[in-house]
Amino acid sequence: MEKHSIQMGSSMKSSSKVPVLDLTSRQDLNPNTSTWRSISREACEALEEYGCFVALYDGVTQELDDSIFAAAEELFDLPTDTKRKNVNEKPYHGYVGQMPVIPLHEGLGIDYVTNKEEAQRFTHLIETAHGFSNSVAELDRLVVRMIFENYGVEKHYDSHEGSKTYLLKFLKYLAPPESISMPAFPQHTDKTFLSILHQNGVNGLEVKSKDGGWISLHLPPKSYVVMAGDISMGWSNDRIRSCEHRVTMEGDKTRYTLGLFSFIKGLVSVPGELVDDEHPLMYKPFDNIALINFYATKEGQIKLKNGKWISLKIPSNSYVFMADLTRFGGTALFILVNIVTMAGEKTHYKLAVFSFVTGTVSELMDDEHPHMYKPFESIALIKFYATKESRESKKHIEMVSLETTPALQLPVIDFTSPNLKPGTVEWDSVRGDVRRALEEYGCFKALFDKAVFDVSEEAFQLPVEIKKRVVSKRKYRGYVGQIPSLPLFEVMGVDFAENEDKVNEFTHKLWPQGNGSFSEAVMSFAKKVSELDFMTRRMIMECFGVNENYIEKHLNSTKCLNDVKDGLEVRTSDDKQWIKANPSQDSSFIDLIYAPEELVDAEHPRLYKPFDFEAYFQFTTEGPERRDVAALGGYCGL
Ligand SMILES: O=C(O)CCC(=O)C(=O)O
Ligand SMILES: [Fe+2]
Repeated sequence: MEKHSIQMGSSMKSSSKVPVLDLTSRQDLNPNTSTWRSISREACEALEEYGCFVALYDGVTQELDDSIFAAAEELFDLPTDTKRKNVNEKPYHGYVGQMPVIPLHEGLGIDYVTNKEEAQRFTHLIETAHGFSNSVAELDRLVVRMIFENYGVEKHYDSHEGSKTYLLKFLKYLAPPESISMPAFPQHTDKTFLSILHQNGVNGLEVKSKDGGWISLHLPPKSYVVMAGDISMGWSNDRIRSCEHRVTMEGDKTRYTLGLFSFIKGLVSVPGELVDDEHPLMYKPFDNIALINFYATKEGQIKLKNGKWISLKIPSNSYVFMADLTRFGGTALFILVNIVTMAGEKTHYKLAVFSFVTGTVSELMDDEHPHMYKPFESIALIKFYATKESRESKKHIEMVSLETTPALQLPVIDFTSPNLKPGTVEWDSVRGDVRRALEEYGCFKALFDKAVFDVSEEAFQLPVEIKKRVVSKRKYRGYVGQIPSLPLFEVMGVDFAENEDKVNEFTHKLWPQGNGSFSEAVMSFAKKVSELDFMTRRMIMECFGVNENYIEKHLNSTKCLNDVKDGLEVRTSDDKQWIKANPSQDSSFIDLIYAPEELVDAEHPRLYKPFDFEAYFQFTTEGPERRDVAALGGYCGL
């Protein structure tokens, strides 16, 4: 029998190697042969030591292998809404994706996959999914049989097989931005008997060795990672180790994994043969699905540092705030998934959410941790930070999503009236609102034509690979998305949004076959927002008593009147809220920018030297610390 060892990843932390066992047909594996017995022993030793081993297996034909990965691509290319229809009442069995804490990851499960009727729901892909699962289930049964025989409990094998169900999961991991190394799936153990994982040649799986170091698996083709889950650990009375594992992505290739997960119906109990003086009984009979639900009840549970679990009742209009979710590992995922499932088809999770009144949970108070805070309203706390007395803390206001915080409303200003012309009473009134809003909040919500939102949605729904075709020579002007620190954020820029040729060029990148209504909507939107921009700038200058000459000159100093240089559309990807459109309208000046004399007096001495927009923009893109309000002072402060 050949023996290999898996290479470790470059700077990885463990010197251990996960064994590779040859389970291909050339071994002619048959019970009661010496090869069978020696491989069984090696398999169990590996499961005891690492919780896993790598099997070389040729039960899946090359053709089937090609089609299952093609099916994976096809499935994940479906629109998100379609994928979300794949729901399953068992946690983490249906669709998982678009999760802020693990932005690179998506998963789609087919439960009871070896049962053809159930699998039928996935119509034309089903032959493939079914064929693949059955071939991998052969491998699963082979290994399970080896385990049972090795531990001398083969008489329980048939009943064990009779109570087994399989879940096939398609898993997708995007390449991280700029190919940096990045966590793509947090550390966890599977709640399975065995999990068998097969990847598309892109590595990323890491398993934890007994010494606590991480071993990255560099897997050869035709290899399948056979991994023990919590159920086989319990069943074996702690002989087998449930494998702790995670996925870390680097490089520029998308990783697809197929996972065949086995679960046991009914109670699992430790065979009497596995209990002796050296191995006292560790577990009472337990239920596999109940165990999964224990980790993820419908309400969601959170494990406290003291080991206690508490249930959270989450009203449909509120959200849970969890600090540093990645620390919670797989359990946190379960919680999040439940929130998603509970909210129905829509994703309603948020990174930070402020429920209305916050009080300390009694489980969190004890002698060592006496009660520290009376119940407080979180919105009030945010407002407190945002008041004038604590202006330096004003950043807190940015943490609040506009839509989820009814108590903290941005001013809404109506620009829809056709009579909004300089010199009218209406104009003067809106002008006052604009000034107050800008002085108080630095921004406001403008009521405006909404037609473009639908088409933009259409553009953002496209697969990431296509969106990435939108590139721009200028920083941040093409497609930006899937950034770990900004998981909710995606943006696409259309340079020269009012110019028909440019817009068509942009549209063509996304829809090679063309999409006329998208181009038109972008152009008309750019034109409308440009009007809004001109009105607002005029209002601001009028408010400050700037003379008409200056106003005209200023308005005309954009590179091309009525020519929107950049159309930038930004939305939060969770609630489809458009934050701002065309933010760079105000920024395309030919001349140097210099505060007009009317704005300088004893109370407001001149603060900035004249500066050039393009140069300043360049300056702000050179370091992350240059994007806050202090940047302007740093660049041209007097
Ligand atoms: O993608 C992989 O290799 C691991 C997936 C995994 O751990 C899981 O789905 O439980
Ligand atoms: Fe796993």
